[in-house]
Amino acid sequence: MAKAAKKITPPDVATLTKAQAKVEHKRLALELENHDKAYYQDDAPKVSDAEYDALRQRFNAIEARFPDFVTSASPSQKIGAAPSGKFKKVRHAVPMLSLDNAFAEEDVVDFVGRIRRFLRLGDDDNIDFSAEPKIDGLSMSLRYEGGEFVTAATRGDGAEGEDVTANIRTLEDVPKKLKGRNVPEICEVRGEVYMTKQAFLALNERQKAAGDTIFANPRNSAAGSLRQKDPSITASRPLGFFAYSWGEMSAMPEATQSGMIKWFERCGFKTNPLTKLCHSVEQLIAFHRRIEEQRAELDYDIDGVVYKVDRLDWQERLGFVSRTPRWAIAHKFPAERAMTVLRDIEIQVGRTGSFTPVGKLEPVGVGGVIVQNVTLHNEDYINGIGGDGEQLRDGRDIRIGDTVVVQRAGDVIPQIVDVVIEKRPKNAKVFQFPKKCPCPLHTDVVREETATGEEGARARCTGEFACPYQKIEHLKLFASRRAFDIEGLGEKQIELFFENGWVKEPADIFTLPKRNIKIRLEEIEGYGETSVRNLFAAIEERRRISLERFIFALGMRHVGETTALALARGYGSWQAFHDACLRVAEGDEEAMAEMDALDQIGETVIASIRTYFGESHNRGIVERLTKEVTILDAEKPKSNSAIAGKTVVFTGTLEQMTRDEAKAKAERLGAKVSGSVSKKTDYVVAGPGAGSKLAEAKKHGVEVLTEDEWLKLVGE
Ligand SMILES: NC(=O)c1ccc[n+]([C@@H]2O[C@H](COP(=O)([O-])OP(=O)(O)OC[C@H]3O[C@@H](n4cnc5c(N)ncnc54)[C@H](O)[C@@H]3O)[C@@H](O)[C@H]2O)c1
Ligand SMILES: [Zn+2]
Repeated sequence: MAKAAKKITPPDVATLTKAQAKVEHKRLALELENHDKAYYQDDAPKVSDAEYDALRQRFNAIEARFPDFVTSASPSQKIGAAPSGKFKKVRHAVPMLSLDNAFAEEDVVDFVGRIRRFLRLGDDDNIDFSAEPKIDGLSMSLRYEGGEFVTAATRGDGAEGEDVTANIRTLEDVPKKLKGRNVPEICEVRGEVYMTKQAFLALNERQKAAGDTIFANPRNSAAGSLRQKDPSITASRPLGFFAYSWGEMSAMPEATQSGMIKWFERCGFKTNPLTKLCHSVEQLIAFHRRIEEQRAELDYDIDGVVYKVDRLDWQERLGFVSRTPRWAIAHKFPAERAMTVLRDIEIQVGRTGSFTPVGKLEPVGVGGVIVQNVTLHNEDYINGIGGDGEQLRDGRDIRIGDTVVVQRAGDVIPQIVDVVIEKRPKNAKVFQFPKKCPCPLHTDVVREETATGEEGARARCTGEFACPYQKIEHLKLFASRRAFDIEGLGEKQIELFFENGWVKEPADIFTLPKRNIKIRLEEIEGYGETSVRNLFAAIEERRRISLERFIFALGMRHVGETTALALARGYGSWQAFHDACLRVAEGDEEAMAEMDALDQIGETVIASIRTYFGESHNRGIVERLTKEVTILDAEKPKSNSAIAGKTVVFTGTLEQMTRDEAKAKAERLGAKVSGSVSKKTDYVVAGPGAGSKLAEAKKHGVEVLTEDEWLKLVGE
């Protein structure tokens, strides 16, 4: 029996040394960046929103303690993710922002307090708030010119979104022409595109039957349905739209948020019927409670409520703090839970041979989604002795027949958060963890080593590349959205192709069209000529692949997307990376030291790369594969503007734009904006009232620009 691994809780941010904080800050930044990409670009999150929010809160705490870690590239300064290459880009005339979060009631009190202080209001002055459900969909900006619908754009990174006009045209809730007389010449109506829970479940049923992607939640399915190249697919999926905000307006028809919402209705939009005007903090909190009670019965997903200062002149005065308005906050709901019975435990063998026990539940609805499977992490977790940082309270173990509490937080994989011991039946069965792999090789199961060389909690098959389970799992990963993203080659298809012996390794996918499989494929049920043609076209389309996706797709142990991205950025090209791997495999000290010097890369990854490339079988797989595909070099930051790559400091008062605008502009053009002057500063832009920073600039011989000179430099 393995010793119980200690539960790993990261040290309090307040106790970190600056050097430790720096390392963690970097790691979290990369991790968040990766999650953002999966969530916003691929509509396929890898962690729950609650887990994501926890990472972000820790990240923010580090930046709050060490403000000099904040750069323009930090996830804390960014919104969403850059538009994907799939659609034409649209630049937003008024940026689309995010919202600050409140989790506890105190946060709401603080929020109102901050507003009071900012506006210098007395305790008796009343602030009205528009309280609105926070629809868990995707935000959309609809542009009307002369009352006619002209463009629809997603939020993207806030500054630039994707042009989804053709897709949005298919939505019934989006008027093609605004109703009423005297509508302003330019109106940008903003709001949320969403899918009802019912439509989401029905869509997933259809997707499952067709062997297509299953969506994790209604938000992802709405985003996935909308961001289709073929608008007729969007048209076939029922999407709704609630209006609640606006962008560019050539004239303002109303002076309050609540007035604007009524105006949207008059124009022909749907607005959320639960929206309410509140006059005090108590009313806001009561609203939050009431909506939370109704949450499960609503036919669309919400993840909280939003409070907005009602008076627009006050909104204007309050303005923004980097990516969020000061006049609004999202008050989130805690994760959703439900109780059910654990019927059985099954073992899944993963791509690297590791065993994941999966709990089979009596199906239960959690927040509008039917949950049937939960991850049980590993043997120690099931036995209640922790390991890998996972353990139920009071060291509770999990037995077949137990009543368990399941949690889903916009979840991909739901979790058991508690076992109801009082309800444990007498005949509840202790699960016997297998000693042999269920694969035909029937190899012994060993415990994986941890980074420190100790015996870990996860078990794995020792069959390595000979274990068919591992081969098949690797192929699934290889073709998945996160890796090669081959449409029409889902898990079911991989299984079919593998069982027929048509695809035994990744390179075989690309030679499929060349071989005589087409005829045999068409004999299989569900494969018409068109679907074979589509599949082959999808395969062709993926012959060009980014370096980070390629590295990730190899499926090396400990090389997830974050690590793959770090490796791709570190080496730049496949050639350079591959050479390094071969040298590492030979034990070349210099190559290992070079790899070790990269951000995010440590011993565990290097050891894994060494094992992988040390195996001639794997080298063969890679060699055959690289003959079939073109691997693109890693992306470099854009560098076509005069200030790209330069470091700029703003000081004093700017007269033609706000500091935030100036900063945003500089960053869009690829410059880094810093808060302090050093030798590395390239320009100091000084307005009236500039003080010590100007002196610093002179001391270091940094070029000083006036606001006009600056505007000229950036081409305005
Ligand atoms: N699981 C993951 O991997 C992952 C990754 C990235 C983000 N996320 C989740 O996404 C969220 C952060 O994303 P975000 O920056 O878009 O912020 P947000 O979703 O918390 O808030 C901003 C958004 O709220 C929406 N909204 C809905 N109703 C609204 C209303 N009445 N008024 C105003 N806005 C309304 C808008 O679309 C707006 O863009 C977090 O909840 C996070 O958990 C998860
Ligand atoms: Zn096996």
